[in-house]
Amino acid sequence: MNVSDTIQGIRQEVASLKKQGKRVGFVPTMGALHSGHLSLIELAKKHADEVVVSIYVNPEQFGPDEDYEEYPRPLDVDLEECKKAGVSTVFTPSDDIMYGDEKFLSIDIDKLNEHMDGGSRPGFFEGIVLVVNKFFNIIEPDVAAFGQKDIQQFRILSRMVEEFNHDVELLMGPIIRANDGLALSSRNAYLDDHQRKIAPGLYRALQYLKKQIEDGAKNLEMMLNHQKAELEAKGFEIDYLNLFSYQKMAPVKEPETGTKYVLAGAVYLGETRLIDNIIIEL
Ligand SMILES: Nc1ncnc2c1ncn2[C@@H]1O[C@H](COP(=O)(O)OP(=O)(O)OP(=O)(O)O)[C@@H](O)[C@H]1O
Ligand SMILES: CC(C)(CO)[C@@H](O)C(=O)[O-]
Ligand code: BAL
Repeated sequence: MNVSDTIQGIRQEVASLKKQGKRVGFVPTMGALHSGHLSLIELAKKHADEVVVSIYVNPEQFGPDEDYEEYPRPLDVDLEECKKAGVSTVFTPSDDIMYGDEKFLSIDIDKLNEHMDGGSRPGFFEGIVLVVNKFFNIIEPDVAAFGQKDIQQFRILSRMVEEFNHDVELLMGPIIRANDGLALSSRNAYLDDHQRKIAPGLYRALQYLKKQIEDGAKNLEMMLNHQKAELEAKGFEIDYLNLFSYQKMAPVKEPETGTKYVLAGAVYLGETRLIDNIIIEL
């Protein structure tokens, strides 16, 4: 397995794969790899001959009070996992390589960014669009895989690919969960024993709400408020818990049949922010 920390190095690696007629798949990550990441590598493998993984904790997508400094960076373990998973090349750039000294340009996002994580984390998706745009320009993958867990990220990046004319196909992998239903996340490592035990409560609330919505319950707002109160009573702090349209990533009051929705939540357990969602097609 090749590991490159320069733009020239990764470009050469990818050029040599392409010269051999290989289709290149790309999985961008922030490291601290878990089975969710590995499932995306497997997904990329199904659609490509060789897989490139990036491991980069992108400072541009963290707010000033967020966990950029504490974010786990077990690089040696991650490289071992990539090797075992049959990854061809890992890109591990430094901040200097990615951004240099001075940055003149930034990207604004007009739509899809107002609610959910876009509403709660100002600058978050601008930072993601910036770094993924750079990755796509550097690596020029044929396909790239992202997780449903970050569904708003997937929707915004799909628009980016369309509007910036990137010649890449985006794949969305399902959310990989622990046995008790908790969505795997690198940030789960921050949870203490008690928090970890109650953490699947978010997914349980989403599952309960999904059933109610699919059964045609009319009082969505009341049900959401009830679930929020139950989660709060257990020790969760709610950032949002709502039904959003898949198309607009905006809250919906009365779901209609024949439409795709995302039932999504973001909660805090102590300082740790957890997100999860379920896609609902009525
Ligand atoms: N449980 C999961 N199942 C499938 N894909 C996932 C899962 N968790 C994360 N991913 C995907 O892996 C890619 C890299 O995500 P990232 O490295 O930020 O991992 P993470 O576990 O989501 O970390 P964080 O705790 O920062 O949210 C993203 O496309 C993300 O959606
Ligand atoms: C896509 C990504 C690697 C960009 O930094 C990040 O947002 C993530 O891990 O989902
Ligand atoms: N997986 C999303 C990256 C972040 O929360 O910063």
